[in-house]
Amino acid sequence: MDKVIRNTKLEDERSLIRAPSDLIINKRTNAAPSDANSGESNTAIQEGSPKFAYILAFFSALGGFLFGYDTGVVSGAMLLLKREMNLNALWQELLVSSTVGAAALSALAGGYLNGLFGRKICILLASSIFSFGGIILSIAPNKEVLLFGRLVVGLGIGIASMTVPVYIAEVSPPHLRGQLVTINTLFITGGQFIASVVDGAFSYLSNGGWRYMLGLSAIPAVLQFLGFLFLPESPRWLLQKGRSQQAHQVLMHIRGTENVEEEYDSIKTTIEEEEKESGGGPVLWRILASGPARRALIVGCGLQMFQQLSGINTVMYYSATILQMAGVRDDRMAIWLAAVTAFTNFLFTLVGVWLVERVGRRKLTLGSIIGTSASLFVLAVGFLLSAHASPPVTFHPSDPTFFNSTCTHYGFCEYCMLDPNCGFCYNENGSTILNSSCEHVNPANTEEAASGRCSNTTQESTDAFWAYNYCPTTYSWIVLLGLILYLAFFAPGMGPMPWTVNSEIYPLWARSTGNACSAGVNWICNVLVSLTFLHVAQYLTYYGAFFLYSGLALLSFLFVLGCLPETKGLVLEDIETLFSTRLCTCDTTDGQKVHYVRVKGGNHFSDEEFSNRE
Ligand SMILES: O[C@H]1[C@H](O)[C@@H](O)[C@H](O)[C@@H](O)[C@H]1O
Repeated sequence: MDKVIRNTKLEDERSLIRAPSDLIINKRTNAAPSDANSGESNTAIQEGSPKFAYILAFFSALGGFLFGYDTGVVSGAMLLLKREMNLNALWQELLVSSTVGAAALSALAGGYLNGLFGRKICILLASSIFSFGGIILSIAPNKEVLLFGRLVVGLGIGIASMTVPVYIAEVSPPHLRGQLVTINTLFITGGQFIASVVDGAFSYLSNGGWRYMLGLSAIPAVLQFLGFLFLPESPRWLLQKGRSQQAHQVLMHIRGTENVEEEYDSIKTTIEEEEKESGGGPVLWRILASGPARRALIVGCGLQMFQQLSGINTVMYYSATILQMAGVRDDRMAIWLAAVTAFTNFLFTLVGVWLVERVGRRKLTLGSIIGTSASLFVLAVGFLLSAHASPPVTFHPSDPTFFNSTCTHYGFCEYCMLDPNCGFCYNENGSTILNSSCEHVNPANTEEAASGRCSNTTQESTDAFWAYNYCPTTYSWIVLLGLILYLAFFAPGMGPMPWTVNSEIYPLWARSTGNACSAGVNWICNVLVSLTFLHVAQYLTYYGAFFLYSGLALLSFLFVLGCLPETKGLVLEDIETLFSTRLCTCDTTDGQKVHYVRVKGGNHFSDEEFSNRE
């Protein structure tokens, strides 16, 4: 039902003031003249010790760190694992994508668990799963146990990815909420960066180095578990479960003041209203049946989908390959440069943390998308120029084993590189490519040709280079530039905002399920994009793939422009009203949108009732 109509019905139950949206923040935080009674508690919301909120955000965001670490560490670990355990391509793919697939499933299930057991139990559950998974991975005797460990870790990631932003949003004061939830994404990218450093460091330990890489995640997981034993449950969840007294105490504790009545009343009133209104049946069904919640779900899932469709994880998971394309031949060098890429992602997420409460979610996301799309375009142009300057095949080996190979039919490196069965073998004199041939790859080890001068046995004596998945090029700097620009623009906006916005747009009754669905969409699109990247590149070429991502990013610009309202500074309970009108109209009324503000004393929870409770 429309919130505006609903509020009109409730007018005799509580006092309402009509206020333009930009005034809401002032009324809540600065005590507008007409709102004399609320002065004290508003100040409390504004000034209540944010230190505790930061502590809560830190321990919760360790879940984000583990999400980033476990998704990031596997690429470096795989380089060692595939040699030590003799893994074929299928097993490598299984070990990487099993985690993401399990995360998709457990994120969806996390909605139910969150509603039933609360945020705290779910975070404790996720950290125990992470610890268990880390231990299994570090002692795994074979690839089957490794796969089990990766699945377990994925279950932890999924639950953490949907619970942590919700928990942080629910315990944060409104003026810090965006920043604190964005810290979670900062921890995700921080986890990815630390993972790449750990990968680099342990890549020198060729025997069992992967055990440290994969097992180290148990440390932050145990830290989070211990920390959370002492941290409180979300007051909003407690109130929803009817544990009012506990909720009130927790609210006082986390705000660092006793003056929390207005905030407490506001949450409680909303919950009671929601309970009166909500029909029966499964929450997802109720979300789809309620206009504002349905619109919020579309915006939340759309944002998560577009985040992944703009190709972030092709860049994060394949950065080493992309860097190789940019001319980096040495494996170890590629690993360290991938750490630089991950650091750029982390650094610019920090910029997002700084900007989110200053410019707001909407402008930050829109600006980020424009830059992201433009940088994807630069990346695509880099690949296009490389393809056009692709070296020709000049050498046709007389070895009879090559005669039946499709690889010998290719006239240029570009086509040879795009065929997963072939690689480019060449000599170099300065920047001139000599004796280049397209040869069959060794199916057991893509780092060498099946036979001939680029196979392991002969490679050193012939000084030949083996390029699998890339071509030697002089346009590598454009690709590198595009990559860095891409992360610099993506990381402050499109990276964190889908998580931040999702944590705040749903009414409480729909919050767990809404976040579960949108996190599920994020993980499903993650699997789709990262698993199809190499195939898409094969059909459309690399530049075609990046032009496609650039176009998808532009599409997301239109989506955000039309559908994403600004939620900065609003209390969670007021955000639902932003979705009371049809989607794609929310921006046309910017600044004039009418909202209702609850006035202390006018709510049906009287001050008297409050003192009785105390
Ligand atoms: O927001 C995060 C972040 O941008 C990560 O770098 C990326 O790997 C995740 O998929 C995304 O959800």
